[in-house]
Amino acid sequence: MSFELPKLAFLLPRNAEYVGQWHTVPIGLSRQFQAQAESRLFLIDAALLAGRLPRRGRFGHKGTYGHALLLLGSRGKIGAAVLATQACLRSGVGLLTVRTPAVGYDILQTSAPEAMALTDPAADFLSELPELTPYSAIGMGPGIDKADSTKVVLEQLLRTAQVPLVLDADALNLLGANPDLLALLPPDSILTPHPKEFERLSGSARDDYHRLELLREFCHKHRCYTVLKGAHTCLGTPTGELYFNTTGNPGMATGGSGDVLTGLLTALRAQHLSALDAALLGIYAHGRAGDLAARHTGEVGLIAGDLTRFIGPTLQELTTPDAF
Ligand SMILES: NC(=O)C1=CN([C@@H]2O[C@H](COP(=O)(O)OP(=O)(O)OC[C@H]3O[C@@H](n4cnc5c(N)ncnc54)[C@H](O)[C@@H]3O)[C@@H](O)[C@H]2O)[C@@H](O)CC1
Ligand SMILES: Nc1ncnc2c1ncn2[C@@H]1O[C@H](COP(=O)(O)OP(=O)(O)O)[C@@H](O)[C@H]1O
Ligand SMILES: [Mg+2]
Repeated sequence: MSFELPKLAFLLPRNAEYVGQWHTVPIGLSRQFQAQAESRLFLIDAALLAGRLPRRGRFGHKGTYGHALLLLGSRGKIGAAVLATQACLRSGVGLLTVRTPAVGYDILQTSAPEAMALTDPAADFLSELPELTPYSAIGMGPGIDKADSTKVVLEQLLRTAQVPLVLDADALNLLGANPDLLALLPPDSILTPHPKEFERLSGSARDDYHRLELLREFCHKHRCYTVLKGAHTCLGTPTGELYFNTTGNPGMATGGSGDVLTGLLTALRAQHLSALDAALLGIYAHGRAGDLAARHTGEVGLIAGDLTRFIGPTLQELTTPDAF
């Protein structure tokens, strides 16, 4: 989203203080909680996330941490598949299977050998939904394109999935172009549009504030969690809360950053976190990984693959706050 910081301050509850930097809103914690609860506007910061990411148990095994399925890629956009795959693997999932069109098989097996590859019968686009029983969460979208055959896969997924869904990119654009599919959306799905994708889903907004109203309405109507991505990513919930992220930097304005978020969120949902906890943790960790990456690369040199390297330390930081 592109609203300026001083304007964003008006979104804060009336009795909250705002001095300059959105990242350092200096409000007493108890007052902040009380004010935010009244207005249903929240900041996603470390305090909000405390205790939401369980420690890994000493006797955990790969079966403990879920099995994610990612439906990804088309000819020319297997890079998006690789980025989402690597992010998912770095986010604690026990097992990951990735379904791509045949063109993606060698690339994925080489670039992410930790993931199992499942090849669609079609060469260039997803055309068939695989058997879904083994999986604890499913992500679909990065790089998939909008082929008719892929629309059929999405529709079958919406009709048959019994596990949490994360939808991004052309999965969202297909929903926007076929609004009847929105009625099939399973409750508590997470959608991750950028403003252009959100416009295709819910119509154009007069301004940034109107877009937030549309976000509230959309989440309520479709009983979903929607991550409206941008410099200040905002999570809308089915019950009307809006959560604004405090991490991330302009270095993340680079192709593939959003694909990384899809992998991260799918991994957290596969590990049986609630939609709200997964979305809050995923949004914050994604931005924080970007901030850590930028310390090494600078914002200008940051590429999406750098984000995946810092997801692990970020999630560790959230799990054990005093370890860093
Ligand atoms: N290496 C790869 O294979 C890559 C594949 N990608 C895939 O390419 C497909 C197309 O995605 P795109 O999002 O590029 O295409 P879209 O045409 O959906 O959206 C791009 C446009 O959205 C607008 N937009 C985006 N963020 C905005 C913001 N914060 N504020 C205002 N406007 C904003 C801008 O006008 C931008 O040009 C997706 O499937 C994606 O996953 C991209 O992720 C790039 C990398
Ligand atoms: N200026 C910025 N500050 C912080 N985060 C940003 C900025 N620009 C983009 N991002 C983040 O990068 C990601 C871009 O996602 P998306 O537009 O879907 O990219 P892609 O489809 O190329 O992967 C989003 O998570 C967004 O919040
Ligand atoms: Mg995207």
